Amino acid sequence: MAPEERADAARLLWGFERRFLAARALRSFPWQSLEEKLRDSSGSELLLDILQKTVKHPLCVKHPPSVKYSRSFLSELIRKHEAVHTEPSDELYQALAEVLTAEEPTHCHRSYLLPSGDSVTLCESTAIVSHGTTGLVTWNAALYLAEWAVENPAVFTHRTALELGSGAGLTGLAICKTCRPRAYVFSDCHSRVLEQLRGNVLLNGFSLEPSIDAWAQHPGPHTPEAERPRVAVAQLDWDTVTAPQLAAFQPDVILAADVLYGPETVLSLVGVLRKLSTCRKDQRAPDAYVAFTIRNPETCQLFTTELGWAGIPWEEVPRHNQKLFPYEEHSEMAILKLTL
Ligand SMILES: C[S@@+](CC[C@H](N)C(=O)[O-])C[C@H]1O[C@@H](n2cnc3c(N)ncnc32)[C@H](O)[C@@H]1O
Repeated sequence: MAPEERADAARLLWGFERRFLAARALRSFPWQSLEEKLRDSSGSELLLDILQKTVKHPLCVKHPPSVKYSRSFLSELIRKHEAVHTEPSDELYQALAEVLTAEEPTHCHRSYLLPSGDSVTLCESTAIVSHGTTGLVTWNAALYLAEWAVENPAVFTHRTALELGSGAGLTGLAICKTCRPRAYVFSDCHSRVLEQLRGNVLLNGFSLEPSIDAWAQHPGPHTPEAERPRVAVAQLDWDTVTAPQLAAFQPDVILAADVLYGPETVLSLVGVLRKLSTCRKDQRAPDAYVAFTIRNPETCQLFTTELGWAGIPWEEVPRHNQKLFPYEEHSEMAILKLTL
């Protein structure tokens, strides 16, 4: 294979791998490029490589996506193969037979590859909204904020981060794995979300601080050189948490992704940011970064207006187009940096 062709094939494989690991919609896969390649003699080999980078990927074998998803993916791969080859592929049929007999759990896994070669794997609900919460799946703004963080590790290095409305935990886990924070506190208000979040923290090889209260009272000792951050998951409702409870976490930086989805959440969020603005560590209030998808400009406008009323200055972080993670669909996103 010529070097150019090899680079093409590697790009195609990467496109399949990252989308499959994150269980992205099948229509977003580079099927057309695959069809073109399948017409070459190297086609069958390429299909086997795709199989290894998707259904048989070590991450997927250990933490599989939904059975329905794998089944649809393999059926499509077989269709593509049969459109150009008369001989059926034993390997593809064998892989399909394996998923046809598997049971469908209520949860599935999604994995996201990091530039370091490491990955974040999350157990998520198969439904976008379940148990009355949106927090059991990963939203685009979480990916967007994580991409920005990976590019700006100094914001987190040797610092304590407190995340509000962490949901499944993608942003925080990506930060913990790439930005060397001193400590990371995930938080949410919903009990199911918290249960899943704890599971995801453990799934990614971090241990949890046994008691958030004890930790808040005794935040050290911790050497700045330590490789692994201290990680805690806290039940924290923006409406009921108090300023002293927030101050006990001693955060240097606050994060929140996709938490602006209606006037009520905007008001609650600004309420908790106000309380956080009274927290002082080394005479400094924490910085805050809020990432969101611009679904409804009025909601975003309400947020900035309320920040103005609360006396919290903000600026928009320059937009990035890192595309480290595969997105489900294109949507406009923004990150605001707040000076609390
Ligand atoms: C759309 S999800 C976003 C989850 C995650 N940050 C992401 O982007 O994938 C919103 C999250 O905010 C949490 N949330 C909403 N209102 C809250 C409140 N008053 N206090 C704490 N968490 C809240 C929900 O439980 C949910 O996990």
